[in-house]
Amino acid sequence: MSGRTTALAPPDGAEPPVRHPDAPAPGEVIGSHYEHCFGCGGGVPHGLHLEARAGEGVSVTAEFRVKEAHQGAPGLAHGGVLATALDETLGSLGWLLRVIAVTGRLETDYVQPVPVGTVLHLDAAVHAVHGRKIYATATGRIGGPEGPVAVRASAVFIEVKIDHFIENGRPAEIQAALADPDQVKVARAFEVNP
Ligand SMILES: CCCCCCCCCC(=O)SCCNC(=O)CCNC(=O)[C@H](O)C(C)(C)COP(=O)(O)OP(=O)(O)OC[C@H]1O[C@@H](n2cnc3c(N)ncnc32)[C@H](O)[C@@H]1OP(=O)(O)O
Repeated sequence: MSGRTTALAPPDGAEPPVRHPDAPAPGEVIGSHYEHCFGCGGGVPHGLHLEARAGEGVSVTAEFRVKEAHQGAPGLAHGGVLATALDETLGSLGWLLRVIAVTGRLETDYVQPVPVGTVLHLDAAVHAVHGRKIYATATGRIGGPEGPVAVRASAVFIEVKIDHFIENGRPAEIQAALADPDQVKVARAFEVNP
C-alpha cells in the first residue's frame, strides 16, 4: 500500500475552487497547451483537436467530433478515446485556476455508445481543492449541450510544477518545447500565482 488518499470525494477540509483573476473570460477559447498533445494539439492528424472554452466560475466547455480514426467497434467511438476527451476537458480547468495539474485518477462511466460523426458536447468543473489535489467532474452529451449524457467522469488532478515535465519528458521533445516561444509563453502563464 502506498498510503495515497486516492478517493474521488474531497476530504474534510477541502476548499471551494477559486477562479484566478487572470483566468480567460467566460466564452473565451482556451488554446492548446501543446501542439503535439493528442487531446488538443493541432499538430496531431488523428488527435481529438478538442477546443475548450472558459465557463463561469471554475468550469469549461468543449466540443469533440468523433472521426473514423477514433473507432473501437465498427462505427462507434473507442472508450479510451472518450476517456481522453473527458481527461483533456478536465485538464483545461487548470487554466481557470492558473495551476499546472496532471491526472492522478480518472473514473469514467459510459452511458451510451457514441457513433462516428457525433459531436460530443463536454463540460467540466472543479468542485473542491485540498492542498495539491483538485477534485473535478466532466460530462459528455450528444445531440447538443443539453442532450442526453453519453459519458461522464470524476477525477482527481494533482498540481505539479513545470519541472514535472522537464524531469520526466523525453529530452528531444523537452528541448524542442523549450526552444518554442509559443510553448514558453504557455509555461510562463502558469508561473505567476498570487
Ligand atoms: C501546461 C499544461 C499541461 C496540462 C496537461 C493536461 C493533459 C491532460 C491531463 C493528462 O492526461 S496528464 C497525464 C496523465 N497523468 C500523469 O502522467 C501523472 C502521472 N503521475 C505522477 O506523475 C505522480 O503520481 C503525481 C504527480 C500525480 C503525484 O506524485 P507526487 O509525488 O507529486 O505526489 P504525492 O505522492 O506526494 O501526493 C501528493 C498528494 O496527491 C495525492 N495523490 C497522488 N497521486 C494520486 C492519485 N493517483 N490519485 C489521487 N490522489 C493522488 C496523494 O495522496 C497526496 O495527497 P495528500 O497531500 O492528501 O497526502
